[in-house]
Amino acid sequence: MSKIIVRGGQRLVGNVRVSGAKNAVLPILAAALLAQDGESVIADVPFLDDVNIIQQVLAALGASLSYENETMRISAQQLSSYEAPYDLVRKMRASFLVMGPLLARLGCARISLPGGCAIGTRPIDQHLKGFEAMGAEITLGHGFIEARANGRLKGAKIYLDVASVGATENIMMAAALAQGTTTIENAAKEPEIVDLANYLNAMGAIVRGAGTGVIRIEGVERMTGVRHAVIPDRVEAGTYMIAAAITGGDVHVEGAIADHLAPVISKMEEMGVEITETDTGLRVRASKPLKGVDVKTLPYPGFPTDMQSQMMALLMVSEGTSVVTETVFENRFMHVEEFMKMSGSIKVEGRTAIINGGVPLVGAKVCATDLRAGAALVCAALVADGETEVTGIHHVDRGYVDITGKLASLGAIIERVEAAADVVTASEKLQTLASGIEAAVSAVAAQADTVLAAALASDSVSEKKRDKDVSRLKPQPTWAVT
Ligand SMILES: CC(=O)N[C@H]1[C@@H](OP(=O)(O)OP(=O)(O)OC[C@H]2O[C@@H](n3ccc(=O)[nH]c3=O)[C@H](O)[C@@H]2O)O[C@H](CO)[C@@H](O)[C@@H]1O
Ligand SMILES: C=C(OP(=O)(O)O)C(=O)O
Repeated sequence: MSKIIVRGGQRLVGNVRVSGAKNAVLPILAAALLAQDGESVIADVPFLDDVNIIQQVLAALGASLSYENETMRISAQQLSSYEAPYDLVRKMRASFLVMGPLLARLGCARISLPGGCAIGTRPIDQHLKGFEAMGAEITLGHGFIEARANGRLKGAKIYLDVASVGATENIMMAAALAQGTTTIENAAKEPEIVDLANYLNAMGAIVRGAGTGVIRIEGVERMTGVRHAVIPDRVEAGTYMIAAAITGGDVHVEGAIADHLAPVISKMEEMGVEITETDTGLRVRASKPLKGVDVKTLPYPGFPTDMQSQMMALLMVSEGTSVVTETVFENRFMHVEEFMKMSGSIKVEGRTAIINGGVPLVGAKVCATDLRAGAALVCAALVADGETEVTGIHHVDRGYVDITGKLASLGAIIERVEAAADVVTASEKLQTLASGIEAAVSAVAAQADTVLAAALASDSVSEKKRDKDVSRLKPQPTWAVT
C-alpha cells in the first residue's frame, strides 16, 4: 500500500506555487467538447489523476488530445460516441459533466449513474431537472442515464433547489448551444463557475451573470476552440496556508487569489494568523499561539466544505473549544476518527463537530478517507510528535500535484513510499494516460469494426443495413453534428 510518511515538528518556511484548479479544469475540459471548430489550448492544467480520467473520457467520445508542460490541446470537431464509459465514470463523479456538452452538441448522451461517495449521497437530480426543462427526455435504467433531445435543446428558466456547482456548470454548457435564452436561478457562485463562463464566452458563447445567483445564457449556433488559462486552485492554496499556520511557519503561497479565499483568510486571521497579500500571492505567518473559532461550511462565498477538514486540523492545535458545522455534505466528518488516532479531541453530534483544542498531537498510522481528509491528515502530521503514516493516498492524488515535493521544499520531513505493487512514476503515469486514450479510441473503433465485419460477412446485408448497424455504435445526432 502506497503511503506518505511525515515526521512532525518542522517549521515550514519559503515559497510554494499553487497549481491550476482541479474543480475549474474538469468542467473546462468537458466544455471543450462544445467546439465544432478549432482547437482549445488550455494552460495551467494540473497533472492530477482526475485530469487523467477526464482526458480518457473525452478521448473515448472521439476528441483528440495531447498534454505537455501543463498544457492540454483538445480538438473535438469529430465526436464518435455519445457514451461515457462506465469504468471511467465510476472512478470520478465529475465525468458526469460531459452530459451537458454532449446533449448540446449531439442531442444525446448516455452516462452511467455516478454513485455516492464517502462524503455523501450526492444526487444529480438538479442536473437532470435542468436538461428536462430544456426539452431533453431522460431515461434511467441498468445503472445508466440516457438523455435525448428532440432537435436542438430549448432555452428555459431553471430554478435550482440547491445551488449546485456541478448542476450550474452542466446546465450552462448545455445552454451554450441551445435555441434561445436559458436563465439559471439560485445558481452556484464559485470562482470555478466564473472561470468556466470566461472560457465559454471566449469560445463564442454568450453567458452573463456568472458569479452571481442568476446566470443568463443566450444560445449560439457554433462555438470554436480557444486558448484559456485555468485559475489557481483555491483549495490547494488554502491547504498550504493551513500547513504554514499549523507549523508556526512563514510561507508565501504563490498564485493564491485573496478574493477566492476570503472566508478562509477571515477565519485564519480571527485565529491569530497573519496574512498579507503580495503582488503574486499570499504570505502566511503564525508567530503566536492560535485561538479556536467556530466554522460553518456554506456554498461560495461561504466557508468551503473542501477546506473543512484542513481547518479542523488547525483547530485541533489551537487554544479553546471550536465548533465546526458541515452544511454542504451530510457525511464529511470521516477524518475525525483518524484525527482521534493522533490524539485529537473531537466529539461529533450530527453535522457538528466540537473540537477541544490545544491537545498535543502524536504520530500514528492513519488512512485518508477522501481527498481533503488526506490533505488534512498530512497537515496534522506536520505538527504531530513523531512519525505519521498516511495511507489511502490515491485520494490525495486526485487533487494535489506533488504534495510531498511541495511540502518538502518548505522544510517538511515528508516522503512518499510506493508499494512495490503500485510503483507509478510520473512518466509511467503519462504513458498510462497515453495508452488509456489510445485504448479508449481503439475500443470505440473496434466496436464499430466488429459490427461492420458481421454485417459484411452476411450476403443478405444491404449497404443500408450496414450503415444502420454502424450508426448504432456512433452518436445518433439530432442536431448540428459537424
Ligand atoms: C468537481 C467539483 O467541482 N467538485 C466540487 C463540487 O462538487 P459538486 O458539483 O458535486 O457539488 P454540488 O455543489 O453539486 O453539491 C452541493 C450539495 O448539493 C447537493 N446536490 C447536488 C446536485 C444535485 O443535483 N442535487 C443535490 O442535492 C449535493 O448532494 C450536495 O449536498 O462542489 C462541491 C461543493 O462546493 C465541492 O465540494 C466539490 O469539490
Ligand atoms: C469533493 C471534492 O471533489 P469531487 O467533487 O471531485 O469529489 C473535492 O475536491 O474536495
